[in-house]
Amino acid sequence: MQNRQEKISQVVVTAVQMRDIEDRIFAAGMPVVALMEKVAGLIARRIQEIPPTPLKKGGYILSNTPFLRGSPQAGGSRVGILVGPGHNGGDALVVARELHFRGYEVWIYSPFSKLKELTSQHLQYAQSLGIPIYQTIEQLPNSDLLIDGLFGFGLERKLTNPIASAINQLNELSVPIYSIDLPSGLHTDTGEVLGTAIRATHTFCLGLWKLAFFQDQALEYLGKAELIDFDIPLADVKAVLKDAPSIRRITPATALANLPLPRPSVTHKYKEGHLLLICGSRRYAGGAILTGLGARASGVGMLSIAVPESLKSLLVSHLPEALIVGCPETETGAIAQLQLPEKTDLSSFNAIACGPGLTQDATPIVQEVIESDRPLILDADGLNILAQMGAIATLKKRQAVTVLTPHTGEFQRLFPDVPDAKHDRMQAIREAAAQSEAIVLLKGSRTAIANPQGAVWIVPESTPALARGGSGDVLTGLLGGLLAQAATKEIPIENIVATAAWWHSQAGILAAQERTELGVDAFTLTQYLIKVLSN
Ligand SMILES: NC(=O)C1=CN([C@@H]2O[C@H](COP(=O)(O)OP(=O)(O)OC[C@H]3O[C@@H](n4cnc5c(N)ncnc54)[C@H](O)[C@@H]3O)[C@@H](O)[C@H]2O)[C@@H](O)CC1
Ligand SMILES: Nc1ncnc2c1ncn2[C@@H]1O[C@H](COP(=O)(O)OP(=O)(O)O)[C@@H](O)[C@H]1O
Ligand SMILES: [K+]
Repeated sequence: MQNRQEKISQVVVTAVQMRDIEDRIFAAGMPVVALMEKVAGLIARRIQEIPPTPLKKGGYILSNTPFLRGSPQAGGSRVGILVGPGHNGGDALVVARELHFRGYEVWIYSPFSKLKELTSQHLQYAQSLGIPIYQTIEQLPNSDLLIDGLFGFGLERKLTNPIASAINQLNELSVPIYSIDLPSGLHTDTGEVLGTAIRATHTFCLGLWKLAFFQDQALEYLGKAELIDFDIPLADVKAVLKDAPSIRRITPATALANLPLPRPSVTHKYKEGHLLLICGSRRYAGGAILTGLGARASGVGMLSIAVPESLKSLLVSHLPEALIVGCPETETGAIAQLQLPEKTDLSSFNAIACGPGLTQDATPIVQEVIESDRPLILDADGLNILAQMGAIATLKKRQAVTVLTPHTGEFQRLFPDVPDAKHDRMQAIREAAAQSEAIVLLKGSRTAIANPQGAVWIVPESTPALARGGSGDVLTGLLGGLLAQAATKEIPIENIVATAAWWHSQAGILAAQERTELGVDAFTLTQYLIKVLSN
């Protein structure tokens, strides 16, 4: 049985779903005012606990945030509270009051003339306590920290002046900003910047993770994100999400549960999966090695790698355990024909991963594997060739499962008629998966996976250290190896795909911790995969 915290940490909601969940809580009798006290009390406590973070711009440390930890000394931390018209502003005002009583030097920026009732009451009380309140940006005194309570998930339209220009000026101040619920100005679902948005150093996401936290376009604005769990009953979450296809964050517990561990004591290599990799060309030899090393880390029982004949000895030297199948090649050095060993055909394999480094000259090979009845992963040139064949019509004819692993450019070539993946990645992959009946993994800063039924997995953390040539090849091999091992087990394929993506990201994070973000070349990445599990 998963505990509550694990379940809550998997949930991802839209603004509408969050509103419906809150409405149920209020309808059941929880007073709005009590919930605001509870939520803001938790935020105020977290603000006091967070160790001072050095403020960075472009990787350079600009200043140290003075002590915010515990009670500030006299004349110590000055905190500016940015208050919007809705309950996000109400939360901020409760935080203002709490910090005031804890001895912080607090001031309030409240630029809106019309406030919601509860927010207005809190502002009135703050004023009675003698907390200075300013309406215009020009009046604001200096501060060591800003708390952003301008807008939460109630933001409905594009920000305009004067608030838009105020946000731009606040962003320029070189002061850390902690956002309540989400950085003001971001669309809660798409993560789109609505005019302009607060660039937070830290964001306290309230109650349940909102979709924006996993959209690439929002990442620069979120800073370090954390969930403030305010005890939303699981029954209310379930009641609201029941009919909607789920969007879930993949957590370590889920990912680890999907791995083929422990191995049964009585087994043999063919029971632990047989993967066929089809990759490489004279021009792109390294991609085949990296894909092979990714597959090696998966623990797959048997690994066969089909490459052009001229690459065979190179592959053998890097992957002595693998069966390297040298194939006849075209004049350009691409695989011309799949020449599998005697008594072997494509049905001998539990899974096939095809694409890295093939070049477009290997088109007949890609056609052949697509026509097979084997679980198939297509990546890189495999995807470019599929795009030319017409992805949706071609994939619909397949009997077995197909997993596509495009980056944004490949995605657009595959699915030119699906709405722009740059605008709303989750929606785009859902449509692509539904139309093609394939599992679609869209690579990016936050990789996301959709199945044809509309369920989505999100990899919640990663590192830009992975933005290097060849790291995608490693993922393809790793995923292929896990898929081959899963063939005999009853684990949904999308869970395997999400697990591979999580593992890949974690290896990047671990390698970057030890070697900096510059030290994670694709080969090094392969060496950290097993360390993720053994740590
Ligand atoms: N009330 C409570 O007890 C709780 C409050 N929470 C907080 O409440 C927030 C949601 O509160 P609200 O629904 O009041 O919404 P917000 O506080 O996010 O903002 C909505 C207000 O802004 C106005 N507005 C929207 N777009 C605008 C624009 N472009 N320019 C100017 N004004 C604009 C709306 O008319 C409305 O008055 C959450 O994000 C969270 O911070 C919850 O998280 C927890 C429970
Ligand atoms: N900014 C980033 N943050 C996290 N991961 C990233 C980032 N940029 C790229 N990646 C990851 O690196 C890999 C790159 O794969 P891909 O684009 O196929 O490159 P290649 O073909 O060179 O291997 C993907 O897994 C992607 O998710
Ligand atoms: K906010």
